[in-house]
Amino acid sequence: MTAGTPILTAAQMRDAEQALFDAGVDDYGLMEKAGAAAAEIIWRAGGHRDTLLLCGPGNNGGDGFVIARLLRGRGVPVRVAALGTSGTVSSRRALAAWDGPVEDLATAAPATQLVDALFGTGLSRGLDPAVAARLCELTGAASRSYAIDLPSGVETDSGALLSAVPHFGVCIALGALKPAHLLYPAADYVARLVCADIGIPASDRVHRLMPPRLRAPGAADHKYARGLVAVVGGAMTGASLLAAQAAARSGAGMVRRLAADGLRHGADAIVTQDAGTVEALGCSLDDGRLASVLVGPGLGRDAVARARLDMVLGCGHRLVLDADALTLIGIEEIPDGAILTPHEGEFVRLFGDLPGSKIDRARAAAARSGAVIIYKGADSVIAAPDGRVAVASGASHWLSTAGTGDVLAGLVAGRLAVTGDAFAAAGEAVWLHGDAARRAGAAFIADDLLATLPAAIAARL
Ligand SMILES: NC(=O)C1=CN([C@@H]2O[C@H](COP(=O)(O)OP(=O)(O)OC[C@H]3O[C@@H](n4cnc5c(N)ncnc54)[C@H](O)[C@@H]3O)[C@@H](O)[C@H]2O)[C@@H](O)CC1
Ligand SMILES: [K+]
Repeated sequence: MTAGTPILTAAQMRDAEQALFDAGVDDYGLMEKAGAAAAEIIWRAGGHRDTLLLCGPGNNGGDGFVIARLLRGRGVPVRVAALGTSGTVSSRRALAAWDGPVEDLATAAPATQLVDALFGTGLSRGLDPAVAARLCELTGAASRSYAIDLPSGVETDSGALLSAVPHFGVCIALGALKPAHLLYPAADYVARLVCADIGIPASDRVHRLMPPRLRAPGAADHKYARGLVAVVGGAMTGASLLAAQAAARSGAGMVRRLAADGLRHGADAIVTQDAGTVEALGCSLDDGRLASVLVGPGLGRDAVARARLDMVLGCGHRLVLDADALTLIGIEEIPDGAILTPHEGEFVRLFGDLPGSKIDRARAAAARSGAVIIYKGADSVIAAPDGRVAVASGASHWLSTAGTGDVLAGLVAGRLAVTGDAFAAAGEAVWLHGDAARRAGAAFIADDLLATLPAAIAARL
């Protein structure tokens, strides 16, 4: 999987900064660098628009004083309103270098541009209600708004809102993304996210999901070389049909639907095998050419479904477990190397109420189960047992409709058959699913994603 922008927690960010300082980087120099990067972004977008900087008592506020000074140096009419007394060495230095007046946050008048440098990664509790209300009021009154590093009031590591947070036009993340930039609810409060490079070394563990690079078939490829997928059917035909059709459009070479009902619907390219009995299912799975097997969509939850799941769990192929399979299975039964696609309810049922952020929970579940976890939602977190994590955020909210999970599961199985790499396949599938939804526009149904998938794939070749 292509590595995207790194995501660091508040503590990891402090460690990374400390490592730079230990290596001889100047503390205040880093603040100047961060402030300069943010000022450049604001200047390019806003030019000479009048600007109000809100500066807090810590280093986030210090960034704000640097930004104010640099914008004013370019002729921007800038005012500064401060909250509390600058308490860090660097922020005091940044304040001293600002040679304009400092207004009271409680009485400052609004401006066309609002820059929130109240709190960043050091926020430890919600803002005082009067301060949060002032932030919302001044941000709402501005036609352009910027959050420096983070919107003040969001919890860096979890994306929770600790107090009322206004909607910002742009958030300028400093040095690395933080979980709150991608996790909900915080992610909903920023329309556009940019990350300014200030020389923080990249971590190789947790990233934002990047657009994948896919490979087109070569001259020597044939349907089995490109990956044979089996989709196990069950009580509800539609779900396995959707999944099979998505797998067939994932780049895999061939898809078989191992149907419980013997009915042949869907694309003619999909082979329907009559696997209504557990024995027949076993025979169908007894094929060394199978590169992946998907079970769960439309499987059912009764004893028959359980028997079909048992047969799949014992088949020895690479597995994708979705939907009903996630309700039927226990953690100890999950085969190493499988891919699981739980939404919130399925995740909690399977792994319990794990502590920490969605990233922490996904990572713990992957380590515990030995499987790649796609913890689905408006923010989807993909975690591997070795600790790698990719976070996809900003998926179309129109995806919250019946059957889109079946399409995703089919895509995951398809990409797993193509690549044989569970973590990469999970990332590719989540990306393609999101892009297919973007292309489908508004009010689509899950079937419509099947039509937009080929274009989503073509865009990544
Ligand atoms: N260390 C550095 O030189 C750099 C720091 N950077 C900036 O520094 C920020 C982190 O700075 P800090 O660690 O100083 O933290 P913050 O500036 O986010 O704020 C911490 C201060 O606010 C207080 N506080 C926390 N929650 C509060 C609340 N609800 N109400 C009132 N006071 C509250 C804390 O006790 C502390 O004094 C980053 O987000 C980033 O903007 C960047 O400029 C990169 C360089
Ligand atoms: K801020």
